[in-house]
Amino acid sequence: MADLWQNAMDHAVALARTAGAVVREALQDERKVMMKSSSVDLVTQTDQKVEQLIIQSVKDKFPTHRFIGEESVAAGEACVLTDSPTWIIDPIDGTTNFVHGYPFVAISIGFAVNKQLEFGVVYSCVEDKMFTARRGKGAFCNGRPLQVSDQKEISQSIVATEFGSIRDPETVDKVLSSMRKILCIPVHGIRGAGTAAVNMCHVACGCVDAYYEIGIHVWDVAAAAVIVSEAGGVLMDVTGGQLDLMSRRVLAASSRSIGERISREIEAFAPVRDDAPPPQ
Ligand SMILES: O=P(O)(O)OC(CO)CO
Ligand SMILES: [Mg+2]
Ligand SMILES: [Mg+2]
Repeated sequence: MADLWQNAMDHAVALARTAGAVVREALQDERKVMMKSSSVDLVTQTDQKVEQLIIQSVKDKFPTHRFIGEESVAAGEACVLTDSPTWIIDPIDGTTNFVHGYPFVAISIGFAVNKQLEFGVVYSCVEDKMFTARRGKGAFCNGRPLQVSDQKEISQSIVATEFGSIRDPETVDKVLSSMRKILCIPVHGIRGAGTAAVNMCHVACGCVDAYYEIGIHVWDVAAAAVIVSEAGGVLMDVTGGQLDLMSRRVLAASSRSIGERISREIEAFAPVRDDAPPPQ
């Protein structure tokens, strides 16, 4: 049987490539930075332009589909995942990197139907790496198959994480305490690319063995979640329970045992959910 969503996936790949060219071009110019929820939660006109470009093109081709887009939600759109075909878009994952010219910047496009993720496209546009995965059909980078690492020994692992953009001292203490405990296992090292989507693609590639973060959003992880699981990895909540895409918490690992071992060291906290009703 023909794959029902292959057309949509082909369109997502083409759009990610076009969007990536826009982002690369914008890296040559001065970038005007605006703030969202805080002085470390940044947005630029390129984020907004790229999201509009993607959404308009999808609307023209698939008029009944719905959207969850980072900058649309920031502008007041609801962040609700229904059973309808839904595109989950982060126009620039790694805006802080983009602002500073730090070379990990990705366009992330996930697609869900009946609340199940069907495909994910992450284009790391400075490196020109196109990560793709269709549910049940494997994960690829520039067409080459991806496989997570077979590392089973936590003390020989590299773990990716980020400091995040929630900077009240109590939260920062929890973030640092988790990192401290993981460092002291000890693991080989802790890394962070500055984009959740690329960190997860690094799990899929096998160059890191796990990635976790609290404070990310559904648009940061939806696309890369398909890429990790199709590369043979596992996704879970930071407590080791089931992943909840709207919870703003994710742990991706090369195996359940590595994931659960890391989850034991994480001081979990619960940011306001992505699907929480807006404050009155
Ligand atoms: O750069 P963005 O899209 O704000 O995303 C951050 C996390 O929220 C990096 O993954
Ligand atoms: Mg993001
Ligand atoms: Mg973004």
